[in-house]
Amino acid sequence: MIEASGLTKRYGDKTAVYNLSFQVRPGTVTGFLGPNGSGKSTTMRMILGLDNPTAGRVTICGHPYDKLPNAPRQVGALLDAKAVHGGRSARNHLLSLAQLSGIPARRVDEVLGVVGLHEVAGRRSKGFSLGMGQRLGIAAALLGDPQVLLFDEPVNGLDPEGILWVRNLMKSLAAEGRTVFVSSHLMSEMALTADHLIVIGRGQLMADMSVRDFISANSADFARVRTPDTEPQQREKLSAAITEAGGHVLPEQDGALRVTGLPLPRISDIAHDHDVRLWELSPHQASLEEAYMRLTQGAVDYRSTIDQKEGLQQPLPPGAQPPVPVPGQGQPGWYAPPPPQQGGGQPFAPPQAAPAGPYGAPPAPAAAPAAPAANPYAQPPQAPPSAPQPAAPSAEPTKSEDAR
Ligand SMILES: Nc1ncnc2c1ncn2[C@@H]1O[C@H](COP(=O)(O)OP(=O)(O)OP(=O)(O)O)[C@@H](O)[C@H]1O
Repeated sequence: MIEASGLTKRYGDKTAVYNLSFQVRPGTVTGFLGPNGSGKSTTMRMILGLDNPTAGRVTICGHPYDKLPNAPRQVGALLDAKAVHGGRSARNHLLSLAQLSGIPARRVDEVLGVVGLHEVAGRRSKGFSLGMGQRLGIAAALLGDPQVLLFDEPVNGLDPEGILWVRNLMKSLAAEGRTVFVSSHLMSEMALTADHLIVIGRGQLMADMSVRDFISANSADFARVRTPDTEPQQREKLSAAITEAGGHVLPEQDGALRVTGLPLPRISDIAHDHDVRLWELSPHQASLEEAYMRLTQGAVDYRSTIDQKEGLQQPLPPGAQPPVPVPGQGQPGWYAPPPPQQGGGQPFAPPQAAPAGPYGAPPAPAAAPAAPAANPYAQPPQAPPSAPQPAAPSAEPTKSEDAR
């Protein structure tokens, strides 16, 4: 359990985090959302004892990080995947973290297997791709088999298969009863991964609730209603009747109607009363992205003011009209890629299924090390020095306050 109470951080005149109170509970994936510069990383650094709060406090299992017994065994974090010594191999990087924290060397090979890097364990990490670096950072976070895990943008740079793997990893870690706190700007991914959300804007708490409640609270549910395409007058008749009954009607691009303000049975009754046949009547909930945008639109510090695609557009030939929306195909696609080739092979055919690792690990090109025994750290080892640990699982916290 992570517990923040009145947490505040000022850097000179700048208040990065203000009076933040929340709990991150075990057994669930808690998403940490907020626009750029809203204070997510600052909050995570304070949780890990890398920045000192100006006011308030934050504890892990009841202790501030620097008072936590065996901190690297209890807390693992990925803050900045690039914070590694590029001249060291992946294995040596993890070995040095393990040694600092009194973690047995055999655990290094276990986590290399979990993240799918055992094949390249001997390679210097400076040659790693973005995704390999993320996997190495995740391996470091898992090293101490901790009960509390923090991940700052863990899917950054990962390919779709890697994103799926991280999603399953987070969920399985939470299912084991661990506390999983993860920040991301990818709303669609958060919607699939997180159970609970903490949303901040300009350093202050904006929402602390389940994903489902968050979407309901920040968006309007609606019904999609479609009448026969061949009888446009039916659509008009229904639209007028729904409006008269107090509903709000908006046309959808494919010819359907988007109705808010009336429950589905009422819409059905209205259609029946007016002799209108329906081809579709379905309930819809807005996406997490829509709900998030609606909540945070007033708390965004950095927003583009120009159309970033403007310079890419071909000038229209004299007399030509801009493209118009095509029903059912979204907005006109000035930059849409060509349609996939018909009848050809599958140039991007998915790879053959690979055996899953302990956490549904990514495909292992070679035999993975033997599966780890259940919780190799069930017996607490000898207590390490009581001085604040260098947060071995935090992937080398180079973003400390002093370093900035
Ligand atoms: N060491 C520092 N010195 C001065 N200002 C800082 C420092 N660290 C963070 N800030 C400021 O505090 C605010 C919050 O930054 P932070 O990195 O925590 O935001 P964030 O939500 O993680 O952003 P992003 O999503 O872009 O990573 C920003 O305005 C940032 O410029």
